[in-house]
Amino acid sequence: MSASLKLPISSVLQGGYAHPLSREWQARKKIDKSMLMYPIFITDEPSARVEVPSLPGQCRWGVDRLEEFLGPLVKKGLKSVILFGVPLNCAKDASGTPADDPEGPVILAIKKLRTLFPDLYIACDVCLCEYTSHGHCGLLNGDGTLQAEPSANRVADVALSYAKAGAHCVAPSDMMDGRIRMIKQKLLDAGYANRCLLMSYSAKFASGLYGPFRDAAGSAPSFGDRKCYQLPPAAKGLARRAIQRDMAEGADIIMVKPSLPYLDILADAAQLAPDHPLAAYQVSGEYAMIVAGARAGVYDLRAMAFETTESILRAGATLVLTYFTPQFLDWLDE
Ligand SMILES: NCC(=O)CCC(=O)O
Ligand SMILES: [Zn+2]
Ligand SMILES: [Zn+2]
Repeated sequence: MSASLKLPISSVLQGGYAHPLSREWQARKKIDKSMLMYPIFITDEPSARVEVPSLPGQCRWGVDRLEEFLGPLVKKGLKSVILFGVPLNCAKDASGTPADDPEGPVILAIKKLRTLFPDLYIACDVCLCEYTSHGHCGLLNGDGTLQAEPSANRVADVALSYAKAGAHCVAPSDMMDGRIRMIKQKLLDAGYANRCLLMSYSAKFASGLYGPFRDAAGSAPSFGDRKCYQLPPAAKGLARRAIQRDMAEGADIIMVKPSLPYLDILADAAQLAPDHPLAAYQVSGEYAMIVAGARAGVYDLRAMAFETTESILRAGATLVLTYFTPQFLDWLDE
């Protein structure tokens, strides 16, 4: 070989990842069980275990079935869950009254889980859409526009009720302006701010990827859409402002949602909020797409679950909300 065809030293990278172990060393962060938060659906039929067709492998569970559902997962190392209420038998109204019903599924589940699994970290999604007659995430005026402050105030009352029931974390997903400040203030006034974490869905985009969730939770809006409160998909600047605002208002964790189409936003959040844990929500439509692609033979399910989750960590997340959590608990032990 002539000397001119020799690679310069700086061109050679492959020696650095030639071995399976040296390939592992190339990750700044590896998936571990403590980073995974499992979204679960709790219905108001105490004995229910109903599969959600659009979310293969996921069910709506009644409070009486939580031990059977989560016991085996806790044994395998499940560290945290985030609860979504699915009220099927309640009277929904314009202000989402059932959201903080003391006998509603979320409050009953918090109490039950705290007793059953004292080491499990319990986060609660906070929103009104599962409980309002119109299916929107806030309170509306007669013409369908949002009532800004009353919405944030109502969401904050619901958050406080979950904190009082024993939630370790409240996570408002409603996207009402000012709700982080209002929740923090109410937690503070009631003496919960020092023991309940506030995780903000700060950059939640008006995405087409929430369909299976709305199917699971029965939370599709009865008219219109959520574009006046969830962020426009192309809005990088707005997302950055929402992240900065929520930090200033007292969020303890910042979230970006969905995950894969918004990895640049996640990377921005990591740069804007270097001192906060950063969560990413791999949402229902992402999960359903990954499962569907694997079923169609496009790729191996496990490999794609790892690839997408590692991408989310690479972009800057330190916490991932994913429906793959139960499978990761097995995969990470293999
Ligand atoms: N607040 C939760 C959602 O809006 C949807 C999540 C999902 O699609 O998994
Ligand atoms: Zn909502
Ligand atoms: Zn939501």
